[in-house]
Amino acid sequence: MSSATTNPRLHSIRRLRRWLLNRVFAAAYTAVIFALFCHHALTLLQSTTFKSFCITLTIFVSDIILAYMWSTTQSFHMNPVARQEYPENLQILFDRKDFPAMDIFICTADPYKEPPINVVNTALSVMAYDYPTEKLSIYLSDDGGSELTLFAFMEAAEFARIWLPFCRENNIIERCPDAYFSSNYAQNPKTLEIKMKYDSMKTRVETVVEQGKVSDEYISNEKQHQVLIRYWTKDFTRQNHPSIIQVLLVADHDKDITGNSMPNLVYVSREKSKATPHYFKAGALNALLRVSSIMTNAPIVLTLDCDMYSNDPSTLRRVLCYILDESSRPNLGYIQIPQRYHGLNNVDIYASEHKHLFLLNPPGMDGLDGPSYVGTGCFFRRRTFFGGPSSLVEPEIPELRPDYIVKKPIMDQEILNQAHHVAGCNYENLTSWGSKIGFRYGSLVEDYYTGYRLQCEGWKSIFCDPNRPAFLGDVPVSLIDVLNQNKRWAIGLLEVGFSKYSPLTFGIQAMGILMGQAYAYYAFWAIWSIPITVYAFLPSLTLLNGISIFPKVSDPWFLAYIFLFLGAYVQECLDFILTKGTFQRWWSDQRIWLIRGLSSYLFGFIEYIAKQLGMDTHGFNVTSKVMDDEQSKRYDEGTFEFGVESPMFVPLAMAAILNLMAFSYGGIVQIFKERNLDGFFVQVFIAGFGVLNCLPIYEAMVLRSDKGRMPTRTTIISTLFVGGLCVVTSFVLNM
Ligand SMILES: O=c1ccn([C@@H]2O[C@H](COP(=O)(O)OP(=O)(O)O[C@H]3O[C@H](CO)[C@@H](O)[C@H](O)[C@H]3O)[C@@H](O)[C@H]2O)c(=O)[nH]1
Ligand SMILES: [Mn+2]
Repeated sequence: MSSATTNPRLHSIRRLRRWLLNRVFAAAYTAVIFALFCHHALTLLQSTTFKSFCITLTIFVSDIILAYMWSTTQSFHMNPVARQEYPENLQILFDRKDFPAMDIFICTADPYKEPPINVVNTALSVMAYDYPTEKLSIYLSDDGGSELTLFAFMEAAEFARIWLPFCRENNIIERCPDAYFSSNYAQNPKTLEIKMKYDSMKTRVETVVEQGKVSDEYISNEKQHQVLIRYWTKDFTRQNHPSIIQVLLVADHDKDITGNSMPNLVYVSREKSKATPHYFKAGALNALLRVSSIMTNAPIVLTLDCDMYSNDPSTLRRVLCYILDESSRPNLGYIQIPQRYHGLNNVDIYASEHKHLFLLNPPGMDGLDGPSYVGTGCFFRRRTFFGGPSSLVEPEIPELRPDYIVKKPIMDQEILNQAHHVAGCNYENLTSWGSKIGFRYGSLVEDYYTGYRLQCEGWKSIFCDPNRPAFLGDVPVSLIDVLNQNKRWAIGLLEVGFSKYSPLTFGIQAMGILMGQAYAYYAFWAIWSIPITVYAFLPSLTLLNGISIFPKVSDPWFLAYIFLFLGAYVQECLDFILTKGTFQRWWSDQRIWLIRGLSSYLFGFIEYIAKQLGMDTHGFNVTSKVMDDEQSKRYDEGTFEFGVESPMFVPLAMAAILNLMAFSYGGIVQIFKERNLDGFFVQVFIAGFGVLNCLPIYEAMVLRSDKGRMPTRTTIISTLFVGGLCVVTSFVLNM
């Protein structure tokens, strides 16, 4: 090969221009924060009554938390970078036969929350990657242990034989059948024939799911029949069943209708027993790591959630630009592609895009040691799971070593036996799986935790964000699903934040202050709930009682508040809009942050404490990917979905009612009667800002009559609570 300088490049990196401005701004902001803290401290010392002491202290503590959380976000602003890949240059430098093999893992856990036909669509989309098929193996992990899912995959294996050549011959971009047939596709006899076959498969799968079992008329051959009766016996439950491994397609053996090789397709449902912890998705992925080691042991592993279908057939070649170039990043452990979603409504009411998490923060981390792992769309080197770059942790059996070369065909009885063995629920007893090997246990956010631990071990990562989204997933369409998902994350993150591996201590030591802070930003998400709750209630309650708690407009400290508030909001807003965002979506994003502060983060915090005290809490509640028609219609219109009763709605409704009272009544009294806007401006402003954010809540409480409105009982309970709170505070404050 000629020298590196004359070779066409495979990728490039550049620093985003905003870095310098970010640093200057951070310095100014820090100075004002410290000034404000001095002011708070002085006020605290000078407070004349116990009451004013308590109020100042509460605000001081809230501001310390806000300031700390702000400081953690600075890691994302110091050195943001953008990368670009040039997959078109691959063929100049490499032969397709030099491409590495890839094992693709897809996880599913519940056929009723994650419809098998959608899982099948995801699988078909990745089986059809533009990549040497014989080098691809798709492993499906079914934690639901469902015959419905296995049946769907048996059907998919057959449909794939016509779908894959069809995509290849016609250069189709949308290789997820459902996405393709919902797009503006060319209607000709060939496509119509394929659509008919797809629809017939879809109907069969959906009918079987509706019936809840695979009845005989749907079983097309004796082999299927044997498999289904062998495993799904009377005693079979999803928490208690033997391991099931079904090889549905074999690369060297199965051919598509044009005679080309098919990728391997393997269905795996690991053994489950009520007596053994299964560690949710992390456990499922570890089982897949082992089963795939035994069967194919590809050096590259892609993890995918079942709803994340491939939206671009060239993605594997894109990541090869980094994988095949050793110089791209020394000790490269994984390449993370952001989660993107289809079907978001225009203003993205629940901020499901998670722009900070998936799009804004990763470039910042990429300019340091690399982005965190977000659970799906991530390409790992298999070696990464076995100890740091310079110290291999030996697995129990040589076949699991990342460099082991599989010598037998995938269907060989010995291979199958061993695969069953490593998928056993007691296999991990007394091993390093989950602690030093594989995906890490101990947190409900196994993705964040695993990526974090791998980076602490010295692995680096790359953020790859192609213009055309590489994967597209489903978003929850009801507020309660959004909040529950965020609550699960908040709990899982706290589990890491307060563990012996806390980013604040262990993380900073292992990776330095900026990376440690970046991980701490996530770990302590839930503590946003403290300042948000304080600012949602305290200014309003005191305003109603005629107590001024912030500097007057004429006071120079007022300017400090203005600078801190506007500074943070304007910077956020600019970053958001400059990263392909809109003002409306930014508004939704900051609004949902406040909403989460009063619900997911608050309840996550409480549930975390309960869990530490040994109380039984929920495990990994899988987010539903099924849509009720009415609900999705309301979602598409941009209407908030309350509908169900949940304690999480109570603080939200309370804050809405209280801020409205304070803004209207308190505002009127102070401005027009007492003529004291000067002293109460900040409080009136905060209440007004609260009201503005709560508009959808008022609508849901009084104006709407559809099923998604706020349940009347929640409204009544919240009103009573607000009444009680007002009585108590007016008693305490006027003592
Ligand atoms: O016991 C379980 C629970 C879940 N899953 C799978 O895990 C994936 C993610 O679950 P989902 O309910 O969709 O969770 P989300 O909150 O949407 O997922 C985000 O957060 C998770 C961590 O909480 C990460 O694992 C995901 O990758 C990330 O997208 C799905 O494919 C599930 O089938 C399992 O395989 N086994
Ligand atoms: Mn999901």
